[in-house]
Amino acid sequence: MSDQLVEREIAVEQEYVDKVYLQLEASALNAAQLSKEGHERGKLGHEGGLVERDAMVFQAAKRIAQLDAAHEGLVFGRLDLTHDIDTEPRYIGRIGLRDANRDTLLIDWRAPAASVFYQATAAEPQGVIRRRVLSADRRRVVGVEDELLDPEAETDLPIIGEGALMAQLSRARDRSMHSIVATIQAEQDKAIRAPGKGVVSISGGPGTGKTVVALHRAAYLLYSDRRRYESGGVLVVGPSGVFMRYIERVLPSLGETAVALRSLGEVVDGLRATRHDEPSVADVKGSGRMAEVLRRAARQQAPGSDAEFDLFWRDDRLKLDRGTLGRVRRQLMSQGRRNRQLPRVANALLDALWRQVRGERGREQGREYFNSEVLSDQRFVEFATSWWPPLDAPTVLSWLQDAEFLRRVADGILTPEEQRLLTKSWSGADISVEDVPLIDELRYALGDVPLRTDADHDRDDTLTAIEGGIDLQELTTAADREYAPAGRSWAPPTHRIEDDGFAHVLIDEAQDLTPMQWRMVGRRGRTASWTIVGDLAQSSWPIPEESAAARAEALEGKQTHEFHLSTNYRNSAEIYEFAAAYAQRVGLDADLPDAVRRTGTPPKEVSAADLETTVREEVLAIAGQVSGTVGVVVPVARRSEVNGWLASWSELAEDARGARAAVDSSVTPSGEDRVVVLTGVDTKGLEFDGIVVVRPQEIEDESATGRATLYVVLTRATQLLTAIS
Ligand SMILES: Nc1ncnc2c1ncn2[C@@H]1O[C@H](COP(=O)(O)OP(=O)(O)OP(=O)(O)O)[C@@H](O)[C@H]1O
Repeated sequence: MSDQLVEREIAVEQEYVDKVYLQLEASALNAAQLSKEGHERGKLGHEGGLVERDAMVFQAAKRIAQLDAAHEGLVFGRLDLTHDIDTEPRYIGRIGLRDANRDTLLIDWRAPAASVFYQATAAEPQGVIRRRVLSADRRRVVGVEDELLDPEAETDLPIIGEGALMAQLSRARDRSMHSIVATIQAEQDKAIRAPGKGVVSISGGPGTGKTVVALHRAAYLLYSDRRRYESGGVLVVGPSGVFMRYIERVLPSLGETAVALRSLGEVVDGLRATRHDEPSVADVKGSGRMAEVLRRAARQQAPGSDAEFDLFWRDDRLKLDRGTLGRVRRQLMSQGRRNRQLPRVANALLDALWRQVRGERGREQGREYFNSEVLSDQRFVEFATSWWPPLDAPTVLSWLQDAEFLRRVADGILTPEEQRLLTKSWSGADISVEDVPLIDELRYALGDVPLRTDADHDRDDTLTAIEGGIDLQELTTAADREYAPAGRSWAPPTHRIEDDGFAHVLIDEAQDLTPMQWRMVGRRGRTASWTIVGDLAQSSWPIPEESAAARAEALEGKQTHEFHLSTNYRNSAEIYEFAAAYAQRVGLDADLPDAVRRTGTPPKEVSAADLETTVREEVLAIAGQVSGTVGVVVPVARRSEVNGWLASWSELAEDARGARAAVDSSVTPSGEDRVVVLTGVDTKGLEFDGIVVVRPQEIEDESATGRATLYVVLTRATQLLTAIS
């Protein structure tokens, strides 16, 4: 194929791309103008639809302009169809665009008309003669890759390149995931475009595109039913903060920003946890048995509050003893969540006291009089507020730090050893990722504190004080006052339980969710449709049956549609063969995809006499051979040691390609760091050009699911893998 031909074809495409950008600018200008006029007129009139659509184009154009779209041009695809379908080529892009005559210039990749771009194959060309993928450096077309799908068709179309997919797969990896919009494969496209009903479950082995497909699906759903998903919200949950930052660019590059990306430590509004508990503690906190422990805790009397109350009134001594208070408490609890009962507390106590009034003087004055007198007794008010205070979840969780309290509520559910692990883990101040579902469980067991309305303000102040509601107007200040247990990372509860739900919930690396985490995400998707992505062989939760049951409960019998992905696009075939052999050797029930790309370089196994010297040699060797990222994966116990080594290697610091050691992988490495140190679990969902695994056996021995973790580690590299034992 001559260079001249390639250049000519690029020039043809450049002409079209220029036209598209000109139209994009015109539409953006037009949208801004129309929306300004619309606002001035105070109504949108019959042009509403037009304004709305052009405004969307405007927003999308703005976002696209913000991208450093080196590989990510606006126009990326072209279809040449048989003449009976269309005589003009069709262009596919990240957004749709029409020209001044309202003729289609660019088809949104999510539109039905674009699906043939992804679905057509040589076996079933569906009217497509040639599929072309354009690569661009911002607005400049830099290459084209063609596939001839229908060799039989009468055509003089030139065919250039060796296919876009291979070119895309061999590129160097950087710190963020890229969209695959130009090269989505047919089996992936089916999962992306599945209807937004029930549960779409996407399974597949390592590197099959589960994550990237799920993200494109989120963008697809927003496109297909914008009103529903934008107003109801789309929640994307992934394993860690590092992972969320790795994937955060994909949706904006597809023109979508209306998606909440949260790591498992951030699912509950107002909470942000990044620290993990050690595996033995995490296993207890993740177990479904914790739900019952927490339910019991939420029903206990607030520690330190008075256990009894008495007062003289007229001729009687009235007493709220333990038995009476226990009955009142059970009766209130039977009516609903604890905090929701706050408005009923004063009355329930007054009832119990009034029942004891026997003297004639008292009875004659009547209940109303009695109420107002007792309510003006400061002692009663203080008792009532301390006996049934408005409670927040972190406060109740802090009660469990007390071994005696924990024993009372965990008796028969957790072993003494498990209880000891828990109390020990809660002696520090900050919450862990594993605490977040526990806090959420308590939020639901306790319920929201009722909001005070205007009508309440006009009522008796004393009663309102006992009811302990949160002021609607002063939500933050009132909450700050009432909800600030010292030393806890807890923001005021401006977010209420009823606002937790989303219209779509997407869970990535779902095989790792603990039963308690399933309960937490389940609450956010009661009325939602779901996308669930995972690979069981990569699971780090030791009791899969318990997780499966919690998952089924979270999904409440919603209908599930299964999709399976079978090609590994990440690893070279040499690396994946090595990883798959390991999985089989250690007896993991792994789903083994086909890896399609050969590099000719098998993984390297070395043994080290002096570990630092060998790690240094191997890391430098890999960093010198690949131009993208390098991961140094270490056992947890060696993390700081290896971090120290990397920081001291001057060759690495001076590496012209910008390699630097991350100080600590629990701190997110900055976008510049090309070489990072990670533990096995940290690598979930990520990928690197090169991986150096330090002492794989120690990683395997580190936890009950160490073999699955090591399998994950061995499937992270795109080009080079070295294992140092
Ligand atoms: N159709 C495609 N075109 C180009 N690249 C693709 C395609 N599908 C997947 N990839 C690439 O393959 C790599 C793996 O994708 P992804 O991380 O989504 O896989 P995964 O199944 O979630 O992996 P794992 O379970 O191992 O974490 C990514 O670099 C992704 O961009």
